Amino acid sequence: MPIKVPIVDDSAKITDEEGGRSEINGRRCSIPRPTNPMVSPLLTDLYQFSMAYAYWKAGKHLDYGVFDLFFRKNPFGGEYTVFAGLDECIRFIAHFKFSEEEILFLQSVMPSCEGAFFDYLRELDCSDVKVNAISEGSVVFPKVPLLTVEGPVAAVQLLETPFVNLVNYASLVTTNASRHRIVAGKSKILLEFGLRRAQGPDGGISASKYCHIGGFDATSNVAAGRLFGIPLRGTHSHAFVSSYMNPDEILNKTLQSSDGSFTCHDFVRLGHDWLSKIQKISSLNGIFGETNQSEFAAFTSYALAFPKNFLALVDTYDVMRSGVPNFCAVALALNDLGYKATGIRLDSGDLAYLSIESRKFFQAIEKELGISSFGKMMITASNDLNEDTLDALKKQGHEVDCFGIGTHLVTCYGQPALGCVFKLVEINNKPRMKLSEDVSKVSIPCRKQCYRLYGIEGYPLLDIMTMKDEPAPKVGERILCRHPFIESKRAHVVPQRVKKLMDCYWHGNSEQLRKELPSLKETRDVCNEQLDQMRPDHMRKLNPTPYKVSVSASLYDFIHFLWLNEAPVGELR
Ligand SMILES: Nc1ncnc2c1ncn2[C@@H]1O[C@H](COP(=O)(O)OP(=O)(O)OP(=O)(O)O)[C@@H](O)[C@H]1O
Ligand SMILES: O=P(O)(O)OC[C@H]1O[C@H](OP(=O)(O)OP(=O)(O)O)[C@H](O)[C@@H]1O
Ligand SMILES: O=C(O)c1cccnc1
Ligand SMILES: [Mg+2]
Repeated sequence: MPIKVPIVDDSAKITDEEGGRSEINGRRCSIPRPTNPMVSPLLTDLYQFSMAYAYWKAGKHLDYGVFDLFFRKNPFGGEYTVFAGLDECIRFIAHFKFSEEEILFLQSVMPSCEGAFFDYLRELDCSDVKVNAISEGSVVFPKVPLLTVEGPVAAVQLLETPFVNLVNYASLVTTNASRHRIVAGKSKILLEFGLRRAQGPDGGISASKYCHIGGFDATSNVAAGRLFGIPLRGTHSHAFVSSYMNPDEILNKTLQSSDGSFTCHDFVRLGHDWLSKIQKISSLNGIFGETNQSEFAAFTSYALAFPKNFLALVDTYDVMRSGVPNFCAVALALNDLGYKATGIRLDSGDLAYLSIESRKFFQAIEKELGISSFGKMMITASNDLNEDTLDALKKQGHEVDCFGIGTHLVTCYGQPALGCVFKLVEINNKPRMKLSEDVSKVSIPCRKQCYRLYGIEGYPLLDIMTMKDEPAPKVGERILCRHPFIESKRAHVVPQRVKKLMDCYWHGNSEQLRKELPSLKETRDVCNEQLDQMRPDHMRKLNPTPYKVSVSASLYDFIHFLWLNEAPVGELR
């Protein structure tokens, strides 16, 4: 039965008493705490503290470092990714502060480090850190920085692991959800049912949040409904159906009509009468005989509890010989009392075939009994669904209105990690570059500006990274866009629209210099709009066209100059 709750502003839910907003360094912080209280400065790899100590020992900890967070390859064999997790990263740095217990613990695990290092950590916060980022929910591509984090090198180094952790799964599962949405089509309702199969409680909560951003309409996860204001929806399980033995178990059989004008004193009997009547409908003749009476009892009992939202799981015994006729009998009894049943859920068997047969059954009842819109009864399907089964169902033709998807969606069965990385690109204004035999692993140096250039048809043509001080590409002005590493790959582009991709989301203590964090709904809208804007061939499932990511001519020259400078020349003998 669908339970609708109003969408609430997620930030409004988190109150001071619940550990939401707080004072930090005597300053009131307007940014809520991370959703998961486990997200604290210790949620990092030991080597970040080892490096921080070595920087500190060398007097280098305040050197100014610039790091890019990016990924190298789109997931799920696709050619796009949806960026998510920014909101949680900003919440994390807004409240970045070690407690005395955390300092003592660190001291115990790093006994060889001088005491003054821990005094430095005691004072440390992110008031000297700056974060530029692409807006959450955006469609993004390999190599383009999702976030650029700059500030004292030791402080920013400590952020690597939590930032990568907060972005990786968030972006992966949002992308997965968006792919399910694209295959299902906009007209279908998508429900996230993954909590029981998610990787632990945080996996479950994160999945619900990010699947909603990626295009799912609602979740079964009640905690996520409360935390984020995501609409909650749910049906019932096989256990409820099989817990009934027969209709005599139903003791209170009364049900008031929807307008309160009369009371039916034996709703079980009314349902039975309808069951006998529909058995005689000529166009249904032969489809079913005796239905399972324990299932009939369960449905009747559920309808008595939820007469306004009656939805039944019809596959416990036999969908067409029992579940659907039992459902219809109870739905018709409700109709007599002025209630409109919601529909059925199918959770096994051939979902295309069963949805079509169920629809025919509903339509036959509508036609024979003249009950308007009975044929439009909502059909929900679940059971190990994924992108491929949604695609197969679409190709076969089906009558499902709503899909409930769990395991494959939230575990990201198709690909378990995105592989985001956090690389140093500049130190004290000097560009740095990580070299690799594998050209896809070479990082792009310098603090950069990133733009999306749009063509005549309104689609994004490519993303371009420029040096920080280069003028921005201009509408109508031809610009040379180069593949960062392959000399022969280049194109002239005359953009019809230029979009600057990054904004400042954290500027130390300055509230004025940073962009407000959007609400969950705004982020969901960004995602939806950006997915709609993409050229369909980049988004298709089979052999999608790669989207081009390029650099300006100046940045290209600089990368290659630096590369030659940094790479040792081999000597052959
Ligand atoms: N028409 C269809 N085309 C392609 N795949 C389908 C179709 N109908 C169902 N599926 C998928 O086929 C798989 C069937 O799985 P399985 O054999 O475990 O289910 P079942 O036997 O129907 O159910 P259960 O074991 O729960 O009774 C599921 O992943 C389901 O999503
Ligand atoms: O299949 P998923 O995409 O994960 O969707 C969630 C599943 O969880 C529920 O049952 P559960 O799987 O717990 O039991 P069942 O397999 O016996 O139906 C539900 O009936 C779905 O089948
Ligand atoms: O409400 C449902 O139908 C539901 C919820 C979680 C998992 N499977 C089904
Ligand atoms: Mg199952």
